[in-house]
Amino acid sequence: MPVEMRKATADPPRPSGTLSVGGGLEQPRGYPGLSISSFSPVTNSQLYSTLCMASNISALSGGSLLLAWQLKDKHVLIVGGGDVASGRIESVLVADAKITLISPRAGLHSLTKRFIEATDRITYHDRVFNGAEDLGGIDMVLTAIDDVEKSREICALCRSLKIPVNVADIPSSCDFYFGSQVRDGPLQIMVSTNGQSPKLANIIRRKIEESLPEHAGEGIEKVGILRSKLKERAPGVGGEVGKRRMRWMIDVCNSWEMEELALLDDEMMVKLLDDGWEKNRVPKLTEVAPHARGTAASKSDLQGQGSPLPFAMSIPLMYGVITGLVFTAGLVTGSVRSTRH
Ligand SMILES: C[C@@]1(CC(=O)O)C2=NC(=C\c3[nH]c(c(CCC(=O)O)c3CC(=O)O)Cc3[nH]c(c(CC(=O)O)c3CCC(=O)O)/C=C3\N/C(=C\2)[C@@H](CCC(=O)O)[C@]3(C)CC(=O)O)/[C@H]1CCC(=O)O
Ligand SMILES: NC(=O)c1ccc[n+]([C@@H]2O[C@H](COP(=O)([O-])OP(=O)(O)OC[C@H]3O[C@@H](n4cnc5c(N)ncnc54)[C@H](O)[C@@H]3O)[C@@H](O)[C@H]2O)c1
Repeated sequence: MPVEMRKATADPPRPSGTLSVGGGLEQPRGYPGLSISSFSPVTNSQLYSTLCMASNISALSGGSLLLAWQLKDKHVLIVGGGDVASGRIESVLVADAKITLISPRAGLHSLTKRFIEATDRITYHDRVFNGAEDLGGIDMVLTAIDDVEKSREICALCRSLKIPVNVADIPSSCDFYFGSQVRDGPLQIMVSTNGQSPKLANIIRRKIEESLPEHAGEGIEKVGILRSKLKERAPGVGGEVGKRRMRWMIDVCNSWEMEELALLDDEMMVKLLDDGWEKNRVPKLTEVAPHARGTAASKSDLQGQGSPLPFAMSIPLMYGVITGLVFTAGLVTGSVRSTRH
């Protein structure tokens, strides 16, 4: 997709991804959100503290389900071709879906026209929506038209056919909402205010974008390749090998900086697996690529000779240090008190 096709405010276009959406709920009750990802001690403690903070579990409501919807090769119908529809087209193309676009040519936004010209992934119909006959074989419907009655009618049809639908101008007619998106290669972040303030979602998204580590997209991409190579070397689903793979990947991600991960090439990955995975340790960047210069305060440098301190060992050590400090403070206070007496 040519860069000049993007709106000034849009994120850089990416070859593939998923559609980030939040499920629509008309009257959010203000629950901030709970995200769970497995196998992380941090995540489990976040979950624990979230549950502790909630005065009772019935307070877990009023949000929407945040997912990365896999649309590859699915059929998405977009009704309308104006400004909002052009953004929908971009979001859906990035998720590798096939688009049917229905909208009279006269009302097409210039960006929509250029999308239609630039890709054969859009089947365009120069006309208005015709009814149920337009919904055959469709997996998802997005409407962005300036006709509220027609929007409601399309929504009712979709719901009767159990096709998920988003109606840009009527939140109660949405089965899911769009959000403000950050995309950097495989990294996808969606900011949602659950329909409360799209403009604030946009503003918060920009702040998040500014605070992201450099090379995050490349780093994630390289880790994706490393994980595939590891799975080839140590195949199998679940079981002991699965646990060991996950532990090692967690250690690699914890001990290498993002910029270091982004530097990984095929040769370095093989060395990392040979000297790391096979020997049950995590070598530093400089071991894997002797001529590469690690970042100034690389996590792996700070952690000394290769292998990072396992989480399980770092807790007793931390307790040891704290106990030591408390003990020393106690001695000092005690000696101060005893000198006063
Ligand atoms: C995030 C973003 C994604 C996207 O659309 O791709 C998005 N709206 C964006 C921008 C934006 N939309 C509007 C303004 C004008 C200022 C303002 O009203 O705030 C601006 C700001 C601007 O244009 O700068 C007007 C507006 N929006 C909706 C209505 C109907 C209504 O609320 O009744 C009205 C007319 C209200 C009226 O008539 O008064 C409804 C929805 N808009 C949503 C998403 C969903 C909730 C998302 C959430 O809150 O989490 C939801 C519910 C349905 C949906 O669209 O899926 C995108 C920012 C992308 C970016 O980052 O640049
Ligand atoms: N959700 C959001 O983020 C958001 C943001 C701004 C505006 N809106 C709302 O979304 C709607 C669309 O906004 P826009 O700026 O893209 O409008 P627009 O006027 O630029 O575009 C409307 C498009 O719909 C087409 N259309 C109208 N009736 C149709 C029909 N029956 N079948 C097929 N195509 C039809 C028109 O030809 C035109 O291409 C408006 O109601 C607007 O208030 C939503």
